[in-house]
Amino acid sequence: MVGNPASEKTYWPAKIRWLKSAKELVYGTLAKTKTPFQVVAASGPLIILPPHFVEEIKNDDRMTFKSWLQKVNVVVDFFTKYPGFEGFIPAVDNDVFVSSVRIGLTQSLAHFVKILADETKLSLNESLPPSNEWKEVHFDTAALRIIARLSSRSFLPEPLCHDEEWLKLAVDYTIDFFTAAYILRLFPPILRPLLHWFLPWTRTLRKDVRKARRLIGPEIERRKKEEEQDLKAGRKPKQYSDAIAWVQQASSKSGDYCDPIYGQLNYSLGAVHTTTVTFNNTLYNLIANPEYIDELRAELVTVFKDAKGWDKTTLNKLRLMDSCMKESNRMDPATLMSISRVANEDITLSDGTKVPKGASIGLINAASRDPTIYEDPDKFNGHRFYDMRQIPGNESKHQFVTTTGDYLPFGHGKHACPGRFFASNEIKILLTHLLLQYDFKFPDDQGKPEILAHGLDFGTNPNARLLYKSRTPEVSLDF
Ligand code: HEM
Repeated sequence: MVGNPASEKTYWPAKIRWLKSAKELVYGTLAKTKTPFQVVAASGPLIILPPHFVEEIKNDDRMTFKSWLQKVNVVVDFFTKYPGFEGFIPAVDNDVFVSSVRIGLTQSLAHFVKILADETKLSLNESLPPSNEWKEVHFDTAALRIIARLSSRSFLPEPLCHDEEWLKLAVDYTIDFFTAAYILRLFPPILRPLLHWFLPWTRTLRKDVRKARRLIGPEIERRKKEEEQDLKAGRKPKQYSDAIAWVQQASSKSGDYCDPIYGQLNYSLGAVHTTTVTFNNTLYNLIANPEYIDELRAELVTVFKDAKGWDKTTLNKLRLMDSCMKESNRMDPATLMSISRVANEDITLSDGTKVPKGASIGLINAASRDPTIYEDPDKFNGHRFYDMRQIPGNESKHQFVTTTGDYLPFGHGKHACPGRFFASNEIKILLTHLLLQYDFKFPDDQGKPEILAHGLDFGTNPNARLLYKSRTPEVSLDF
């Protein structure tokens, strides 16, 4: 066991150290050994696999992402059996969340491009109102609100997606969820079944779920009645394209009942913070490397001056932007543990390492900073993937959403993130508006905002500030 001296009688000191300095512990050990090792993570013992195991495990059904969620849920972390934590049920108790994203959201991507562009415009007017002088904004907080609006506009119908209470909940539920889980974990398991009723953090979480039901419940009821009336009248029931409908469709297809309210909360848990962290890192890396901003603006002018409207083809033409997004994601991913698994049986890895049934496994995203794979890996090179795609035969490779063993921010293999295509569109549409409509700089007394680490995951930093000023776009984005 690395980083857990025998003199420590419990895991607690190691768990606390993990939250603060997991990256140093894991990368420090990986620099010395190429073999698997065990650490104490926030959720207990974790077998760390070096990156070269990726091809061996990426499609291995003897270890799955769902089992990992289930284990962390049942044993220590997520407590979906307690009221308030139900937002993870569609991912943990069945496959409804995964299949609703794979089928419903993915099939609707083209439909949402124009909708996302319109919502971005409204959202920026609200969160970054026009200013001819440099104006300071707590950018991570503003970005969470913007991404929550964009996601909600796709996952919920109007006017519900603009409801102030819902938008706040779409951001807060994730924070409230992980804070409550973290606090509850500090107490011995025997006390938790009683304690969760009284702690202020779990009470807040229960309030969140009640609020979600109060806000979304009437729409679900209305659709149910509408469907009954349509069927009675011999009409084909109206089809909806949002997360309420995708969850209901996935639920009836698999036969696993899933409350669409929990589905909606699961969408917020999976989509809002991950996308915000990825988007913020991209913008901050561009501000830190301003030579790319002019080049990106030139690309936008070329693409949008001939564009007939907002569609998938237009977004696909933004190749330098795609490359800059991917470069940022390579250097600063939302998590350094790209592949999380639990062994469903005893497994012997190719190097002889024995992984007992029930053990947690994390494959580390270290290839992205490996100089034998990426030249000058600590330097932000916005052209890196653009240049790779210029090589004949590679035009459709090395895109932001393409996962490989050397590019793992979305995982790789069977359980690679199915929401990445949506996140990619969202980030491109947002960056397009931001780069054309605003100039940005870091405040002199802060510089590039610090990224906040929680173990191997990264979160938004409420103290992160940016200065922005309006500019006149070279090309219109109104279609
Ligand atoms: C930039 C934003 C995002 C990042 C960085 C990200 C990252 C990840 C990662 C690392 C995994 C785990 C892969 C594994 O352990 O093998 C994952 C899984 C998943 N993500 Fe995302 N994600 C993002 C956005 C989204 C969005 C917007 C959605 C849906 C609305 C989503 C839905 C999912 C689902 C359903 C899974 C589980 C896949 C499975 O079990 O097969 N993600 N994501």
